[in-house]
Amino acid sequence: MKKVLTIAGSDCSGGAGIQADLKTFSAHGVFGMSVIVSVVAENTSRVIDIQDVRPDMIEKQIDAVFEDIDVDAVKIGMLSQPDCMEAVAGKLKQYAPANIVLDPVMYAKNGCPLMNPDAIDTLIEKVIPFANLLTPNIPEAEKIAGMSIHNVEDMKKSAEAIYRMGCKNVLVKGGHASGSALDILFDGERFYTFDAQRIDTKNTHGTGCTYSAAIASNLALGCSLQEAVHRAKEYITTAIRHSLAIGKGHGPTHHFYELYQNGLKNGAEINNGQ
Ligand SMILES: Nc1ncnc2c1ncn2[C@@H]1O[C@H](COP(=O)(O)OP(=O)(O)OP(=O)(O)O)[C@@H](O)[C@H]1O
Ligand SMILES: Cc1ncc(COP(=O)(O)O)c(N)n1
Repeated sequence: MKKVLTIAGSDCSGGAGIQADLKTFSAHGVFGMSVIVSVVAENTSRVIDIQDVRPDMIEKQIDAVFEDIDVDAVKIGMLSQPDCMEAVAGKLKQYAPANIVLDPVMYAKNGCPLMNPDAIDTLIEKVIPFANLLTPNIPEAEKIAGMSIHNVEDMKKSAEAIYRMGCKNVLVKGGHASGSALDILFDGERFYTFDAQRIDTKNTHGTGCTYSAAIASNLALGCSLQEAVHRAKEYITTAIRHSLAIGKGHGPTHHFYELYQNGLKNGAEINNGQ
């Protein structure tokens, strides 16, 4: 069985973070493992508080996994402070795992900050160079690339700027744009588009977490990057189409095992382009 590790924050309400990642891993038939970087007291409406795990404890969790188990892919989510980032970056250097997907989480869907804004330089200098794929949404791409994004051309320019920071591939996600849900992948040479119908729902808590965890799962399963993103786009679109009206705010995506295993029968049509 393929083994995939998430290094991220814990969402006690189960829709995002480590919890969304582990549900996504199970739906893909891979063995999920987790390193908790922050404990977040949050729900579908608000973030109440964040307690960061001590950097040495983050390192020990990563050691515990890697000294014992071969890891086929790593998904990295919420890293709230520079010292957490440095702890994770040091261990990525030490263990050099394959297939690192980095989702640079900055804000929860309800607008609460999950990353200290002063940590962005550390993210760029210390963590981004390890990523095989970086998956910013539009506000995150704006912050990392230091530019405004108003259209698809701007999404492409931001992807090029972020690529120059040392990650091997960039996927700028269009969940925050209007029109169809269009994502753009840049591999340093070409752009590839992944386009799906926008679903009219407020229940999108954890979409970015789910998407990056699905990409990491598909990479672990041996897909090429383009195929991994294509399949993950089907997965996230289906998970949003069947998202759950749980809680009073933005409800979570649905990790419907049968839907996925049955070839996404009720699922998504993804248009790929270059
Ligand atoms: N309403 C929607 N309908 C269809 N697809 C969507 C919708 N909202 C987001 N997506 C898709 O979901 C994926 C996640 O993108 P999004 O931009 O929402 O990430 P994110 O903002 O990082 O998520 P999160 O808020 O969980 O961190 C992308 O493929 C995006 O195109
Ligand atoms: C621990 C954790 N990680 C990530 C997110 C982002 O997800 P969303 O923007 O969908 O709330 C979150 N809310 N909580």
